[in-house]
Amino acid sequence: MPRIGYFGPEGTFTEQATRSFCTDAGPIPPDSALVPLETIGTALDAVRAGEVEAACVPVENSVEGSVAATLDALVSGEPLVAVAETVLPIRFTVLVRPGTTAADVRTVATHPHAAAQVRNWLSEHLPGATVLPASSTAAAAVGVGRGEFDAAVAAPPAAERYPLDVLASNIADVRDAVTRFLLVRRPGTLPERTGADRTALAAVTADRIGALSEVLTELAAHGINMTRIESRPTRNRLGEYRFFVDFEGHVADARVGATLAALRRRCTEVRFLGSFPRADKVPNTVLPTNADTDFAAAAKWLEDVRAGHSA
Ligand SMILES: O=C(O)C(=O)C[C@]1(C(=O)O)C=C[C@@H](O)C=C1
Repeated sequence: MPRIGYFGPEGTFTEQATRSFCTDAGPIPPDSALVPLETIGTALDAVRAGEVEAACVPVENSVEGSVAATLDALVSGEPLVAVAETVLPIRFTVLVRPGTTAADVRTVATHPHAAAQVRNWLSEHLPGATVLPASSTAAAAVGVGRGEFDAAVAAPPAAERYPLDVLASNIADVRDAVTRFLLVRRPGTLPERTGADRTALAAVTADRIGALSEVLTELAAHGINMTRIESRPTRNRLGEYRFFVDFEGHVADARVGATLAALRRRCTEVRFLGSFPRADKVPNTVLPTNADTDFAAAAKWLEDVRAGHSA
């Protein structure tokens, strides 16, 4: 039975995302054992150590942006690649110990990304409460049960996992907020191309004028649509950044392969973070002259020129 880790403890949105992968046609066999892990770092390190075959982690939210802990953990240590993604709508539930009223709430705990998504609701409905960080929304619920906090902003499933009462539900400052999650494992057989794929990479550019524009130019020159770019310090020196770039296509596509090879030449460091089907199934745009057939025809012509058969 495969073991699949996730950013826990039980009752997080990430657990919900992990379960959405557990289908007959999905990337996780339905009979998998799901293993909650306390932090994003420990979840990904468990994959590296072979304690779990894969792990699910949050990567970006439509309100608060990227989950920095995930980006940093993806590039620190042995390589890991994403093989699937899913996107969940995010609405929160406020959990309290039985008998607690809103007037009793002096402290509210939750994951920082969650706090950012309910900031207005909290200031309106729990104005006297201090908002405290927890490692995850479910960790906040565990803390409420232990008497460490008066309330937790949690995922709806947490209400069934922990002996707490629901003080409020269906909460979100931005009603259509979503979070994207990745299923990550050690490098191996790549997911099949679907024609609606995403590739992710992390690149450290050389410290020279125009270095980042060279990266963007390679993408544009190969007709590739970038869907996200984010910078994170490399932690080596002030001012040195690693760029996390997501774009349309699969590494098996000729245009994507040519781009990755060019970035490998131009950047001081490039880490492939996976090619996988887009959760929204939006087909990749392939501009004229950038299809695999175009690359094959050009390679054949070049081969003939080098062999003296053509010019
Ligand atoms: O704490 C959780 O429940 C998580 O799954 C983490 C997380 C996140 O990192 O964004 C996931 C979805 C929500 O945006 C809030 C928190």
